[in-house]
Amino acid sequence: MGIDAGFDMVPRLSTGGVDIHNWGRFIESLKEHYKDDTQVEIKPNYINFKAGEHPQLPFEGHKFLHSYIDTVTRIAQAHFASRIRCWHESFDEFGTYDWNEVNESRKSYEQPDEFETPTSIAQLLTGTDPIKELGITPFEIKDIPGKGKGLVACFNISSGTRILCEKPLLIVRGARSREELETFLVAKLKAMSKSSQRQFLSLHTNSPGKYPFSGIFKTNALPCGAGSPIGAVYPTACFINHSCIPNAHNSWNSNEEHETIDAIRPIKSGEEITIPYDHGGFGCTLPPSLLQASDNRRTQIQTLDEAIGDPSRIMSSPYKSLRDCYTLLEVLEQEFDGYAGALIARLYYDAFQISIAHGDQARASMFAERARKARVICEGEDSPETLRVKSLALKPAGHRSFEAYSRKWRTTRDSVPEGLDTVQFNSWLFRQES
Ligand SMILES: C[S@@+](CC[C@H](N)C(=O)[O-])C[C@H]1O[C@@H](n2cnc3c(N)ncnc32)[C@H](O)[C@@H]1O
Repeated sequence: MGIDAGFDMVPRLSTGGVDIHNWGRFIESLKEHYKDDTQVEIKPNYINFKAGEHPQLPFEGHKFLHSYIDTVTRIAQAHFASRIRCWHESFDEFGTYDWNEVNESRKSYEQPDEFETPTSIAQLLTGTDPIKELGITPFEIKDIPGKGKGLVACFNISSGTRILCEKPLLIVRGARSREELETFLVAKLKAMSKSSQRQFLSLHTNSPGKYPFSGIFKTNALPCGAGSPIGAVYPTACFINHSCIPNAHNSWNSNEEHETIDAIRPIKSGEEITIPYDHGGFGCTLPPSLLQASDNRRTQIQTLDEAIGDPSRIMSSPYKSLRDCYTLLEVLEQEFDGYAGALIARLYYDAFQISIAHGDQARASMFAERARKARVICEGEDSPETLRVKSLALKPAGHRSFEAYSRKWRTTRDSVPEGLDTVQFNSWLFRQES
């Protein structure tokens, strides 16, 4: 056959909502990756690689058996983790499925299956929630040694998948003394349904005793927005434990008044789902050999973050501020293995602000677009912050700081250079040549 390597999907992809959603994201990543490559043809129902034996990838994932490209394998691994089984004939490894099956499945790529209309796939790809719509719960609540209960993935979850979306059982606004909080919660609980009361009372408390309800609240409340004094308690999200290297991101959607939990890196079946608590108080449980390097990086992240946020420096030394953004990007990638989630989105938004304050619409638009992509992974298309940065990518001059500090970097939005490779583009974007 002339083909000596590839990967298979084991178990095979199904026609279920989560597999459709995850395969769709994978196909979108490939389209983006190869958008300027004339050897890669986007056909109506599949991608054709005009190399070797013209391997193809169908848009309907359940038809997929094989592909033969290293890069595709790496991108697939980022989306499907342990479900990707690689093989290479020169190492005496062979595909899981026989060639008859492979050829049969390839024939089916041309004709889309009727029950998966392009609209339904498009809907799944634009941020609606297949897990919620199809009633699929990708986790179970289990006992976790040393942590009480926690959420554990029931199957492989790809990065960007919405794991959970929940309305609060109750919300508490503003700071209160312990006594005031207890009185407030007693009144709230009385007004709640029996099942909501039961859900609240079944949550863990670290401080039973004189103020039992505020003990439950303080143990479980998640802030409604980063650093917000408003806190809310949820029936399921409150079972998610903390990690300093989390695999999920929690976000309060103020438009919808619900909390979303999205995977920010591929999560393997059986792995615990974790989020970063704002004021966790939990140290990192890395082995000592890795902990020192991690602590150093976290100190560097904090120092860079403070320097980048300094408005007088953005005004007087914007080149330095942008250089710090680039350094921070590298340190974040290292510390979080390339999955820094919302921290990356925030960093790109900082770079947007630096650029737009000096009138550079071209770079500002690119930074806003990168911020949007990072937000989509952690909060979905529907989050207010995703929508805000999306509109800034389209119209950067609409930001309140447009030319607030100077016009010395003035560019138009359409003056983004073309034909640069990734390194050259980043060098242009972060003004490293200057
Ligand atoms: C919101 S609850 C999380 C669910 C909780 N484990 C349970 O059993 O209901 C927060 C509490 O879980 C425990 N917890 C969360 N993350 C932890 C971690 N990484 N290590 C140990 N305990 C943790 C702590 O007792 C914390 O106050």
